[in-house]
Amino acid sequence: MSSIVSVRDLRKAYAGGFQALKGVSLEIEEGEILALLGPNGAGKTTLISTVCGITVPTSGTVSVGGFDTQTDFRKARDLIGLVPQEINLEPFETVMNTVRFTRGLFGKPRNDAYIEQILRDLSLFDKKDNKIMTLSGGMKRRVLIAKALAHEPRVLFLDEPTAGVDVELRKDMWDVVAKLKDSGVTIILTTHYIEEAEAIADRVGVIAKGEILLVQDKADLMAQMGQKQLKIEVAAPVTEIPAALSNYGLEADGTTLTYTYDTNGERTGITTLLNDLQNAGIQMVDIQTQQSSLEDIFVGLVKEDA
Ligand SMILES: Nc1ncnc2c1ncn2[C@@H]1O[C@H](COP(=O)(O)OP(=O)(O)OP(=O)(O)O)[C@@H](O)[C@H]1O
Repeated sequence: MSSIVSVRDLRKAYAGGFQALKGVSLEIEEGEILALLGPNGAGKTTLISTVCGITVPTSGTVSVGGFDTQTDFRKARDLIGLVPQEINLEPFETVMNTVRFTRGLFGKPRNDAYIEQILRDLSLFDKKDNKIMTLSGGMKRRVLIAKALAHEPRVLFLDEPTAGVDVELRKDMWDVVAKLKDSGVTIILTTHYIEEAEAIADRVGVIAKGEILLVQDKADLMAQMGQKQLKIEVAAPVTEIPAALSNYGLEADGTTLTYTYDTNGERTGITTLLNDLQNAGIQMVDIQTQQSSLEDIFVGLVKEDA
């Protein structure tokens, strides 16, 4: 896979000196769905608007489809669709005109058949002649997506696409995003919802205080989340794992033995392990379990930010 968006050491200090991005580097692969998770104020919107060339970075570079977003702004911007967090639509305009107008802004020739197809895909076709003001909040959000797609971008940024949207509509949005991916569009979305990232992303990035803390394959992340560790404190340091315990994959570090097991498995193996430890004459002093999940990471970040 090759990168369609390349972010290198991006920094953004707002007037007043606040550092919203502190050296973000990120490669986004063509055709993937990347979810950026982060608490309020983490820098998600700043990152997206800088990548889209709307916010000027203090330093660092961004390229989209090989075009630098500062030196080749127009060409880079043509490849990008941006669905903003705020609904900023003209209330008296019709859906069709709203989307058609945006296409014109990008200097693309009129193509009503294409726009109608987008409206169909977003289940907005029967509303195409309705004024924006007559639409529900969820429909307005879909109009924002239609607008962002009007000029046929290759990369779509969705900033909190389902904020304040009910559960059912959230699922509809996920279907829309999946369809867009199938049509070859690369998608980057920001979200507060862990389940959203789990449901639709190929990769998940966690951002906090202007820094990317991790970017990982969702499947790998999920596999890790299903794993737990049992830490066993023993009375005397273990220098060598006894042969009778060789099947457990134990790791010894001084007086701590660590056993990793799968919470999704039928059996954890804990009971037999504890029995075997006792039979091997190892005296246990204390035991505790640990689970590191995306939820834990996320909750930790939110706490730190509070
Ligand atoms: N124009 C600005 N001037 C000064 N500070 C700003 C400006 N825009 C954003 N910030 C600050 O930068 C930080 C990051 O904001 P940003 O909107 O990027 O976060 P976010 O992760 O998108 O948050 P949320 O989830 O609440 O939308 C925040 O502390 C915010 O107050």
